[in-house]
Amino acid sequence: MTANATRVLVLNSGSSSVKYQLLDMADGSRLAVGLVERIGETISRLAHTPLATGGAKREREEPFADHAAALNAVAAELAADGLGLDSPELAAIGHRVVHGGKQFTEPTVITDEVLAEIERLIPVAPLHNPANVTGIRTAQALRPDLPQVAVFDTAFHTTMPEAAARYAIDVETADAHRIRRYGFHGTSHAYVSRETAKLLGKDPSEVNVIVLHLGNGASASAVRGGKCVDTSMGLTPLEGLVMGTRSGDTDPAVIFHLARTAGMSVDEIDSLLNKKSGLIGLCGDNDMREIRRRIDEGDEQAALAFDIYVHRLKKYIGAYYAVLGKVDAVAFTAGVGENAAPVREAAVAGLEELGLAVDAGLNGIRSDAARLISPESARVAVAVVPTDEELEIATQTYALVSS
Ligand SMILES: Nc1ncnc2c1ncn2[C@@H]1O[C@H](COP(=O)(O)OP(=O)(O)O)[C@@H](O)[C@H]1O
Ligand SMILES: CC(=O)OP(=O)(O)O
Ligand SMILES: [Mg+2]
Repeated sequence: MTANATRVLVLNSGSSSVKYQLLDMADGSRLAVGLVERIGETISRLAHTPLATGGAKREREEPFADHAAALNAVAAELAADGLGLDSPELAAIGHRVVHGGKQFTEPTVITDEVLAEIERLIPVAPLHNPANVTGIRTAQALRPDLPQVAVFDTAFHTTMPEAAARYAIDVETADAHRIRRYGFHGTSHAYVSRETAKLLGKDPSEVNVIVLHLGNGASASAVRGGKCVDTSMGLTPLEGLVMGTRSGDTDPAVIFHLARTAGMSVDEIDSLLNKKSGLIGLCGDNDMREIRRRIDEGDEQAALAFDIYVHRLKKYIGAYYAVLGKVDAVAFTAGVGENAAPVREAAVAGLEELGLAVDAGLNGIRSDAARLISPESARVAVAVVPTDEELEIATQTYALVSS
């Protein structure tokens, strides 16, 4: 790596999307950001904004058959702005990898062995890890000489005690099939819990925080003194909170029941719980903006979906309050957490005895900054703390390659 190689390209490959950012770690500035959606569908959409040149957002629709095609198109967009992957200023490419099992506790330079291990974990992250692997292979083909770093969603959660990480199922079976709670969105939980401590003017080691990451996928975590002690997602990102299209917690017997009485196959049930449940299954919409709009028009189905979403969220706040014993802050983050004031208000309503409350005026203010929304007198701080998984991945990637 040359001394002036300070740029990091971050690739966040989801099941049908790629989010990317090119950052300059000399000053943390963003040179380009973009998103490819609906990969594999008849029409995919690419949106690219070259911030470095001050250029406008460019959008185009065309079919990208797979993540490799999408990433090659992203590379071409970057090259068109003079920000191509061939730049000597590029120090590394950082990849979000969703499942790192128990073994990956730190960001890791990707070797053939590391890539083989990520592939070995595909059965426990079937929606996410295949896309991550394709992203890595495509980036390697474009710049074989450059360090590629994997930053794992699971890493932050590897500090969980066994009591939280183990399911109460036969130990031999569980161990043989690596069945345990891994947890996801760890990069966000780590970043947001640290930023929350900063907002309180404290060191992360001094505070206990409940982080509520509410995006399309959603998860809660209990963080004691900067370390994760419990989280709501489990073996896969299906467990826990109600999500955009995922059910979150259900009685596992729902699966046997559907197999036996509805004659559904395992794959059909998998698809039902991962893609046709959660908010979209409850009311036909997975976007909280649309659900709020329908509620304002008196739509009862949307109102019930909202209530189920919030009820689950409140249960996890209570559960993690009990796990932590003492809570300094509850932090809302990601698309819903950062933007949906009614979700924050409803999730905390009635928890005054726990020292939790939301100030309606503060909660209603729209802002991109980390901020407190609890009344000054409240025992526990309630905060909105925007997440930045890409910045965190870039920071960890750059720290690793420049050390
Ligand atoms: N202004 C808003 N008000 C309410 N909800 C919003 C708003 N903006 C985004 N959201 C919610 O955030 C979700 C996307 O969150 P995000 O964290 O970007 O998701 P992901 O990274 O998992 O794709 C949307 O589906 C929508 O429900
Ligand atoms: C792990 C996970 O659920 O990720 P996402 O929210 O990006 O789907
Ligand atoms: Mg997300």
